Amino acid sequence: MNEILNGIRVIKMYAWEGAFAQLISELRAREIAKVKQVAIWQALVMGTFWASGKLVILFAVLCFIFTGNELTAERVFVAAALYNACRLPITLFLPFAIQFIFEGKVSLNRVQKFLELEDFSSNVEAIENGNTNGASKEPNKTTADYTDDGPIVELRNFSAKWDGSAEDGDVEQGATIQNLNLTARPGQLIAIIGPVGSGKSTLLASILGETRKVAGKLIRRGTVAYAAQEAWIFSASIRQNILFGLPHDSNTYNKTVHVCALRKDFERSADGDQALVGDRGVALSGGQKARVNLARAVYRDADIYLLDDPLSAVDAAVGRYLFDKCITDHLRKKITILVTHQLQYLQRADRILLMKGGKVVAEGTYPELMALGHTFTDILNETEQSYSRQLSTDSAGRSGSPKKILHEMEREANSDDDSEEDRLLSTANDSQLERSGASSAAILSQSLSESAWSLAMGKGETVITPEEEDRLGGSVSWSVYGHYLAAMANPLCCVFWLFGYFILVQAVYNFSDWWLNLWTDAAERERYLKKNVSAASNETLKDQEPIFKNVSLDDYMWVYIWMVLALMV
Ligand SMILES: Nc1ncnc2c1ncn2[C@@H]1O[C@H](COP(=O)(O)OP(=O)(O)OP(=O)(O)O)[C@@H](O)[C@H]1O
Repeated sequence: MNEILNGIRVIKMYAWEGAFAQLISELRAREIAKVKQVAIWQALVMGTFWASGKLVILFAVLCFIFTGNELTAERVFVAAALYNACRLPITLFLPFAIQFIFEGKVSLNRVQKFLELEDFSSNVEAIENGNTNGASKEPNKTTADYTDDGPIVELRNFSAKWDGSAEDGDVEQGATIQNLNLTARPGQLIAIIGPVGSGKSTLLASILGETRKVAGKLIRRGTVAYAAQEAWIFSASIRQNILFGLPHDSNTYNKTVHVCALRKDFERSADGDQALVGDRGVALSGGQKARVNLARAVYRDADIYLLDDPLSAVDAAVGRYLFDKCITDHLRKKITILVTHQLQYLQRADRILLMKGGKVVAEGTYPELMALGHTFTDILNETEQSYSRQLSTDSAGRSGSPKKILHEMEREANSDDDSEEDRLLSTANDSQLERSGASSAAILSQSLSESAWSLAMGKGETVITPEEEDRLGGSVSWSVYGHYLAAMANPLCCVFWLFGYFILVQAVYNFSDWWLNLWTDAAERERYLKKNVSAASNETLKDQEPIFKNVSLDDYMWVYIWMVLALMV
């Protein structure tokens, strides 16, 4: 529902209503055509089912007569009873079975397609406990490469792409990241920066084994936790979103909540971390989603952390808290590879990779990069500008001037690093406004959405937990049927035709049985007359006068045929 509302908001914002209405009308017309087709086929199956009893008897009786046999009531009704017994399996179950077989086949094909997807993880030489997976097959591999037992991420002249097949040496043909070299060991914080689309996320995806290797080597040892750029949550409590299937360990959990600046939110909430989020729960702001997303990765206590721009969705004060408490303190012994657009944190990274067009254009510590002068500031400028263009509101609240960016970095370096969660979060709005002095509207809206959630949690008004959710019980009310009928083209006319049609079909159905009875009586009477035996000598016929005296056997047959055909229609 959230997605739908967000979509509507975007369409309205860009005034795309007309174009989208046309698009949806076309799609709807195509959908209705398909639904109509399915309805016709289903009507045919059901029509055949109801008329089949009569159709089979008609066919059998005709075959019986035209092969020179004589019709008797005994034969006709025994045959009818037998056909009725196998009518259900043949005319209803069999078509449904065929339908289900095809539906099952479609589902199986989808599963098959998924299972047959290429496994890219073989691109990564994941080394567990000193054993190498795939590394031994590498001719250039030296055992010295793997003697160290600690976690490591190492890229050597590594190139990768997202799609298409590629052989080694295919580097120039559209590899998304090209010729990357990187070694990261525990305790190192590697910052990756670069303009939008320069391949930062692709690099992280490659370390995860999600891309296709084109050339080079990627070695990874240790468990991996990944916080995706697009923060996501699923419909469950916040706690379940953070644990993500792992058992609850209160120490680790509390620490995670603290370093990810979620404690304050939980304290203000009536339901704490049990508040339901997702489709059926409370809607989280982008900042809260980002923190839950980060907490999910942090809780896993992995050796390698791949964090894709976790600080951009939160305001500056919270971002700084996350960087201090979580990334540089809590994860200080881990390998942390941080993609970021928050350039003020660069000087605290052990190594910085500047990417552009899928390549690393500069690499080193902060002082080393500063020494590059214009090259460094030019890329910072480009990064900032491309990022500002991408965002409709600049949540970081900085201008595009490289001078300002560097100035901001200086400020971060000189500011007090011992800020606590309470102070940071309670003064988030003020500090943000004071520091940036720009994009105040953007900051305000971000802060408002952040505090709206906290407020809602605090009052316990909009927090929906599974117990509180309302469910209507009982049967569907008459007014619903009323609305349904009213939605028809012409309700009165439709109802009249519908009921009239039901009555007519039932009348024809019963009349056909009665007519068959008359037909067999007439056939028997004629048989007796042909043999010059008085009809009166027959016990069944002696008291009966035929209802239709001048109707021949052929007439009986044709009336019956027309009735069965009418039933089919
Ligand atoms: N899942 C994917 N499948 C196919 N192509 C992708 C995928 N993700 C990214 N790309 C492509 O890879 C190129 C690099 O994108 P990437 O997301 O790595 O850049 P980025 O530097 O992380 O950008 P940003 O700063 O916006 O996060 C782009 O051309 C993009 O279209």
